[in-house]
Amino acid sequence: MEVYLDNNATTMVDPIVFEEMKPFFCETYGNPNSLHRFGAGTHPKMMEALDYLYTGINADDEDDIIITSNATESINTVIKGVWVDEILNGNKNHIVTSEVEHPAVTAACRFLEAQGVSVTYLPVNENGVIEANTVKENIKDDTALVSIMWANNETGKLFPIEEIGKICKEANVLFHSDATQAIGKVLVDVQKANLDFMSFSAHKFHGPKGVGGTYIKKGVKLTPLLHGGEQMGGKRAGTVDVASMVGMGYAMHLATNEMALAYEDNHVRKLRDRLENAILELPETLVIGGTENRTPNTTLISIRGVEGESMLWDLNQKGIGASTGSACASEDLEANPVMNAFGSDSELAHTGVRFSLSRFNTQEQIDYAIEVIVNAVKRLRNLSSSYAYAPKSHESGL
Ligand SMILES: Cc1ncc(COP(=O)(O)O)c(CNc2co[nH]c2=O)c1O
Repeated sequence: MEVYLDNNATTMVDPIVFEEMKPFFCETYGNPNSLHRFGAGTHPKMMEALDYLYTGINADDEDDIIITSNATESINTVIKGVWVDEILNGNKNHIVTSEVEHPAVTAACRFLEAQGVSVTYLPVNENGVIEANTVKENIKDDTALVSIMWANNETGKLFPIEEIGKICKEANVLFHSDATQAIGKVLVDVQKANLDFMSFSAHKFHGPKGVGGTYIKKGVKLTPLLHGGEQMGGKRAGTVDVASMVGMGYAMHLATNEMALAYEDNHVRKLRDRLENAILELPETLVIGGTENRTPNTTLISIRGVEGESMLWDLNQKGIGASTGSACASEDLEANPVMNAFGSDSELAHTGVRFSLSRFNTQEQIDYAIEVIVNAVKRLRNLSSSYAYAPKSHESGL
């Protein structure tokens, strides 16, 4: 049996989404900027896709959503655009973000630091969350941007975006959230969150890889990252990948409607809890960041005495796909920065395994995964020279 439990890395394209995309390869294949019928034929479904995107994040009709290639491009567009507008051509020189952002945020910020910008990387609290007051305490007169993720990709922890949005509005500071791991898992409302910018990626909610979006609140200036043709009103040059844009719009429609979010919060959460609770019955295991206030599909579990990479190999041999953290960093065996951010000791930081589920997982799959995981832990702990578990009288030894 094959069981895919790495949906925070990427998801399967929903077959319904794939059907919506197909016509735009060999039938309605014109360039949307061409004036003839072959180009104009793409417009109805592109407009429908935009409608789905606006509805999915509750954007106002006058706001902008530009189509990008992924969340990384969207994030760079915001951070570097604000750098140009508010720092190079303004009187600001400070950005507030967090230690546990995705590398797309932290690497873009480190690039700006190399250009002389001051960046504050806020630590998470003992529950793995950035506190709104900590953001407030670190906003200065020359703060150009606050950028805090909506949900953490490793732990699933949800951050107080609406509170932070109020703080930024009162302080008149631009606010961006990387919502890549939130869309399709929890309700994302850009207006309630007082966001000026938001980034997202279709392949995290059963859309195609290679397409994402940047939300820009009406009236907020943002210098483009890419210059060239007049696509997206000059806000993102380059011919739009029509099939992917249509796919992202439909995936947003399927993932963010009321029934879909209820399914995530019930069915997917129940499967995640079933898997998590079975692993927590093993001695010396713990959920990094705790079990409260998380996306319903994610668990990051430390299994003492079991190297995360060794566990992944065992699981892969049995048809199960999981991860120790972001795929973009998987090759790097350095301790997981998120684990480190929680102040976990170095051994703990190397023993995290992330399981991230989706609406396509079944109870049969989860029960199979539990059996494989428990057996893998027994095998690996027995092999470990450094792990010696002395069971208390009421515990069965492993
Ligand atoms: C919070 C967050 N932001 C941005 C990105 C980048 O998205 P992309 O540009 O579409 O690649 C990711 C991808 N996160 C992961 C990729 O693999 N495992 C992960 O956790 C993410 O989780």
